[in-house]
Amino acid sequence: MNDHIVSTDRLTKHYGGRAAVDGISLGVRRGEVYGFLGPNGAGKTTTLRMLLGLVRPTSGTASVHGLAPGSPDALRRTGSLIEGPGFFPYLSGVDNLLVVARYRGLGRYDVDEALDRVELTSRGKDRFRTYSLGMKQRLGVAAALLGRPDLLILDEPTNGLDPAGMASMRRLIHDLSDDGQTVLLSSHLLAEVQQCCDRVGVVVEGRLSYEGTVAELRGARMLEVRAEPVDRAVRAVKAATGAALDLTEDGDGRTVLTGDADGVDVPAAIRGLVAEGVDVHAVAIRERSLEDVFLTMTEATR
Ligand SMILES: Nc1ncnc2c1ncn2[C@@H]1O[C@H](COP(=O)(O)OP(=O)(O)OP(=O)(O)O)[C@@H](O)[C@H]1O
Repeated sequence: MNDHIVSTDRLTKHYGGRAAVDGISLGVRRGEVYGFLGPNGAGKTTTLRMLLGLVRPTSGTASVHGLAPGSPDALRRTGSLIEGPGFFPYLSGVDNLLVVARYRGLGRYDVDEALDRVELTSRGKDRFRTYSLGMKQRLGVAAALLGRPDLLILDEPTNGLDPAGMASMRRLIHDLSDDGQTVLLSSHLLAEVQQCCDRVGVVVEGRLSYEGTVAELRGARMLEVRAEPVDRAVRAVKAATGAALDLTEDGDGRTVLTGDADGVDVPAAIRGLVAEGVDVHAVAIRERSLEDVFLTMTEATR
């Protein structure tokens, strides 16, 4: 057996004539935080719902813990938070969790442990309606953690949270991951996925357009040179390092020389420019932001 805790093979869901999820094959490895990234309406929630057996695929297959999604054994080993937690506003956090725990054959010990895990113990006796949005969301994660599932599936866990709430949720996910918890989370926020996740799957209009690490997704690093006159700068860099720079324009219409930074001896390039008497304004190595990559990907499908 491979080390995938979740895997799908050409998983597809049609609503009417339209494919909400279109042939997605992905794999979540044991112990990793996997970010399922895509714009609104891309098909993330529908995919997660299929993994929980809440929606039946039109075609393709999925397996969770090597089992059919929605089977009792798969569900017992999976905690989930999909589309916001449903709790009773006038019950305390503890009592709300006890309702869920009893339903799953668990007890007070499990509730206390889960509350502690999400750092809500001190507010456990307060009514749910008095919680901040971030606390409500953390209580949702606590409910998902009841019974210590191997896998957590979280749909947009930071949606609607303020920056402090988001940071606290990210810390929680980090802590869970440090304890070896496998987490599959969806998000439309690149920065979040970049900070939280070991690997990402990017879904655009129902299709998986990328799966791998954030670093791989960003791809090669770029060398940027701002120097004048540009033709002499290009020649000087070529002579000193062998690197061929292209003339591009920045957002303000200024000329920038750019090229692949890998393997380029940058100090040698700078020495070459200076020796040639070129005015050097800036030399930088730029990583493509995840945002650039994401925009390129989503634009490509339009
Ligand atoms: N029950 C349904 N009936 C009909 N269409 C649906 C249903 N559920 C989802 N869809 C459609 O499928 C597409 C994908 O929706 P989905 O909720 O999976 O996307 P998402 O990536 O989770 O987006 P969001 O971040 O907005 O929740 C959308 O066009 C949506 O309108």
